[in-house]
Amino acid sequence: GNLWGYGKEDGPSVWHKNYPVAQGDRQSPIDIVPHQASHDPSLGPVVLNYDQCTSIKIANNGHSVVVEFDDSDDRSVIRGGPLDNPYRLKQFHFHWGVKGCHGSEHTVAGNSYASELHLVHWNAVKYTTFGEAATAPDGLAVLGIFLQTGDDHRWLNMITDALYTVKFKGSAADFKGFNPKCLLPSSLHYWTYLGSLTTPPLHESVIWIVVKDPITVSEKQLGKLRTLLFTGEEEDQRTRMENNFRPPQLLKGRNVLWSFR
Ligand SMILES: COCCCN1C=C(N)c2cc(S(N)(=O)=O)sc2S1(=O)=O
Ligand SMILES: [Zn+2]
Repeated sequence: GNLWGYGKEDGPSVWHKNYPVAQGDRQSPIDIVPHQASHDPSLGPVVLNYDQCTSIKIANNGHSVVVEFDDSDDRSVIRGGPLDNPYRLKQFHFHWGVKGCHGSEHTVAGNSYASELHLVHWNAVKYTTFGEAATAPDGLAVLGIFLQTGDDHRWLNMITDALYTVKFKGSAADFKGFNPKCLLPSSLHYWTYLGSLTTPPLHESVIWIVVKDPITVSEKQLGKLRTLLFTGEEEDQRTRMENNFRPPQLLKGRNVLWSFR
């Protein structure tokens, strides 16, 4: 059986039973209230060096679809902004709803987007392994990108066309040469705050960098994400992968900073 999920019996409202940190002081996601955020003039731009970036494989981990990268060197890093070191790209994945306007994890003044892309990076300067970084207070940096519905996103098709290869939980396939730079909006103005993984084990190890401007994808492309299954090939009960997002958590006195003018 699965330890946790997004259903009524195993969803976000009961995660605290197996993962007490779910009720901690720096949980994610949050509702970002722009006029309550503070401008920090010392916050510079976020810089992505994804040029040598190459994906390795695509996988269905039973909670989302994940594209994994070779993080054995500093070929794909994020730096600047709130970060004191370069952080290495490890994987990216998505969260989405069942239709239209719900599906993102972070919200902005109470408004949800249809989906949210998370690019997960780790601090390989201070920590030796990803696992060690994933439990350290400054171990991970996740870049969050909102997805709104509209026209087809030309490059997202490379991912949605590969989803049939990872329909079932536990499936994986080669997925080489994809550079996620093509999934970013033109402006990287962002909000930043100290938070956590938004799925169990919910470690409070993430410096969140949430980009203000969304990218646009089509309802058809989002629909392809929903053809994935939470369940494995061997299970007779097929459950469509949808609404795999955690709702906003209490801010508990944290400061949200913003960079843009
Ligand atoms: C040993 O590592 C512990 C597991 C860490 N990871 C598992 C997640 N559930 C997870 C969630 C993430 S999210 N939704 O906050 O970006 S990133 C991420 S992850 O960094 O890939
Ligand atoms: Zn995520």
